[in-house]
Amino acid sequence: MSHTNQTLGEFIIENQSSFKYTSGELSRLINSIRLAAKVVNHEVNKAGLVDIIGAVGDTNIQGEDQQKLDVYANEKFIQTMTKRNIVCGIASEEEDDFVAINSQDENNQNKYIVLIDPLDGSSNIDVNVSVGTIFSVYRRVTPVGTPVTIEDFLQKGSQQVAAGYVIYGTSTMLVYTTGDGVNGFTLNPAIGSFYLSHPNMQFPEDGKIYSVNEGNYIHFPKGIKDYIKYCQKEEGDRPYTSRYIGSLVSDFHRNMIKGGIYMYPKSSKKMNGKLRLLYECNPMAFLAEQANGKASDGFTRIMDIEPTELHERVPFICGSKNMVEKAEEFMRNA
Ligand SMILES: O=P(O)(O)OC[C@H]1O[C@](O)(COP(=O)(O)O)[C@@H](O)[C@@H]1O
Ligand SMILES: [Mg+2]
Ligand SMILES: [Mg+2]
Repeated sequence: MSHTNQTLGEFIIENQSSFKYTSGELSRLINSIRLAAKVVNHEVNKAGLVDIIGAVGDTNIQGEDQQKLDVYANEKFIQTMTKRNIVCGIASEEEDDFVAINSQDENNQNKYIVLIDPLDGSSNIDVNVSVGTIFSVYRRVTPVGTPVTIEDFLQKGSQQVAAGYVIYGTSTMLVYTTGDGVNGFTLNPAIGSFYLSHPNMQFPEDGKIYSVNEGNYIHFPKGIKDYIKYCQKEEGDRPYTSRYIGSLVSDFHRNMIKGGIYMYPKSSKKMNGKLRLLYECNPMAFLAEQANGKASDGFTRIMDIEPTELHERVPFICGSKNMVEKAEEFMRNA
């Protein structure tokens, strides 16, 4: 049966099966992310109609022009999680330092912290190409009721308790894991509910799509150049197809559905690549592994990397397991 003639009850299970192994507090946290996603989605969908696209004039700590939607999304996600009193700290791509949320209050028993890329794919905002939001959730390591410290945020990706993304594309989806597989929920804007449209999402072990900004090719390490040439060679099931949307969330989402590999390698211009470990690579790596995929920096599992600073960047290779392992083989043999 198509979705349209299913009774609503059969699909609106956003509050049920996805939380079967999730604590009440974590469920409330994900609920607040869902609410903020609906608010941001509303703005993304009319970005062309109101004065909300185009750079806000400031630059963030990354030195990148802050697009208005980046700032708007950042405010909405932080506001929603603060107002609903469910986290004790938030770090964001758009905030120089982490934001403590009443964590010094002895009565604040909240134990979760969130790291977020409020608007991923910023370069696509004013050209009407899909963008996303990425989030990563940990339990704090410092005692409840004391102020959060940087060590609450500098935890290995393997310590995440939840991670996910919102993709504002041809439809708006919330895709996340709490450590028990990956589920995808599609927003029905008519009633403002997310439907479980993609249960138990899995990366195909193989794929025929490679996703990398080949404009940087001459600056890539030899191993990456060799792997790209391997993808392009007429042999067996190759050449593969090159697809690069310029939004990590969109390229990742397509690869998880169709099979593929996404790479943002280091280069002579960007010695650690471009993507940030804490709120882009770790959450996407958690999702990838929960969906039978793989994520590394070419040598080390992303979720084993010990973070040293809030906005640190790492080279990132992620997607179908066999494709990532082939790229790692070229990196090792270079
Ligand atoms: O334009 P480039 O250098 O290829 O980078 C594109 C990549 O940069 C990003 O836009 C970085 O994310 P932000 O937009 O959140 O800064 C990724 O989403 C995307 O995959
Ligand atoms: Mg991003
Ligand atoms: Mg961003």
